[in-house]
Amino acid sequence: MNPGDRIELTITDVAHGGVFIARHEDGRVVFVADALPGERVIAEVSQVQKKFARASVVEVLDAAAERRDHVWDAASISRAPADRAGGAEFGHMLPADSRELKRRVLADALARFGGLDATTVSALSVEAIGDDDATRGTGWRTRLTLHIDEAGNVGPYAARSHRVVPVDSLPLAFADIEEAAMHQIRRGGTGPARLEFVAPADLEVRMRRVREGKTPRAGGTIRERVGAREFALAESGFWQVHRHAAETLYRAVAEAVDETLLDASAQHLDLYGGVGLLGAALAERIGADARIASVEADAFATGFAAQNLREWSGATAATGRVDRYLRERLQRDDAATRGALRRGTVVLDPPRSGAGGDVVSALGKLAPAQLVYVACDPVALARDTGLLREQGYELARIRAFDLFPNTHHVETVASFVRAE
Ligand SMILES: C[S@@+](CC[C@H](N)C(=O)[O-])C[C@H]1O[C@@H](n2cnc3c(N)ncnc32)[C@H](O)[C@@H]1O
Repeated sequence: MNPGDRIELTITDVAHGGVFIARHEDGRVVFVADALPGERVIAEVSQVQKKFARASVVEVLDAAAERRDHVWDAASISRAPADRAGGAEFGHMLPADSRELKRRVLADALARFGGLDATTVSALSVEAIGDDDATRGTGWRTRLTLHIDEAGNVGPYAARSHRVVPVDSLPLAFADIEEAAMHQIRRGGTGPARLEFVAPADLEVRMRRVREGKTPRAGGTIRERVGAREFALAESGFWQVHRHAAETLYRAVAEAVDETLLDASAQHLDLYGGVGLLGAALAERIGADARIASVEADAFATGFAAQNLREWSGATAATGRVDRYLRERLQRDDAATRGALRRGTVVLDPPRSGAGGDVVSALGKLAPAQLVYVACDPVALARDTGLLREQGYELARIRAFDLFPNTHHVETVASFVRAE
């Protein structure tokens, strides 16, 4: 098997990362893009390694019942694999069917890396958001990045590549972003650079041009809303992408907290806190006297977190890496503070790589009463679940949300409590 070969494959399952599994007659596992379990396909090989290969469907011989016309033609198998737009790798099925695939990936990861039993994982489901089923998972992105290549072409990157490809629509984007971004695509630009679009709750769509390789400046302040609550943040700052994501996670975190383990006088933590979205969800559950420390590496974000959490006089926002922050607390805190942390609740929302061994082992030493873990990567969550279990925590509840329709991504909110 060589790159460029076209091979016939039978797809057996979905894998982590938005690809599907087949086995080639030479014994290699092939990770196939744009397929569905049960299908027989012709796939074009893009990469060959010793034990596995990568390929993309170019023709479907026997289609699965779930296959639909792609929600975004620019990402579909009507284009050559190298020309397919990225970011909609599950757009060739309905959102409900993609949720079932996401559920399987999450359940499999939790069983395999988290050591959870079949009964716990079989009860999992991935919840649909708002009217996403009615819109077929379109119009949800409030953040979008396009790229400008050296020739001045503007567009998204092709899947698994850094090549700009032409598109005549951007269906996953919020309507105002699609309009602004399509205008830029038609105009062309001067590259290499990227265009970052943001549709904040309080303003028209904003666009920033960032030269490739440069760190963007923070930009102006924007405001996002969750119910009646407002959050200030930098234009370039992290905010949940789906138009209902912040509200969904805010509620889910509040609901994930076990009331019987919530001690209003304890010290609570909001780790990887950004501008304090989930810290506010926890603080609101605790009440006006909540003592909560939000910890975040980005100094711009913690500045806003201090502002967004100011109604709780016991709230603080610290700038720093979570691993260092926890290590320092373990060295520095006196017995009374350690006791207050031990009675506390910790919310953590790490980046895609997860919290990892150092953070989980520090959490094990701090031993808070409960943890609410918000995860955007199933395998990282599953690994950290395994590590948390080694530290004496058990998974008490878990919910998953389809906050990235038509992609393979899934967001999970998991509650952990100390095992008896
Ligand atoms: C998934 S975001 C969550 C932000 C926030 N909880 C929210 O919902 O808006 C992860 C955040 O972790 C921050 N971050 C990444 N690695 C970090 C680290 N090692 N220590 C502290 N913060 C980190 C990022 O800057 C980002 O703001």
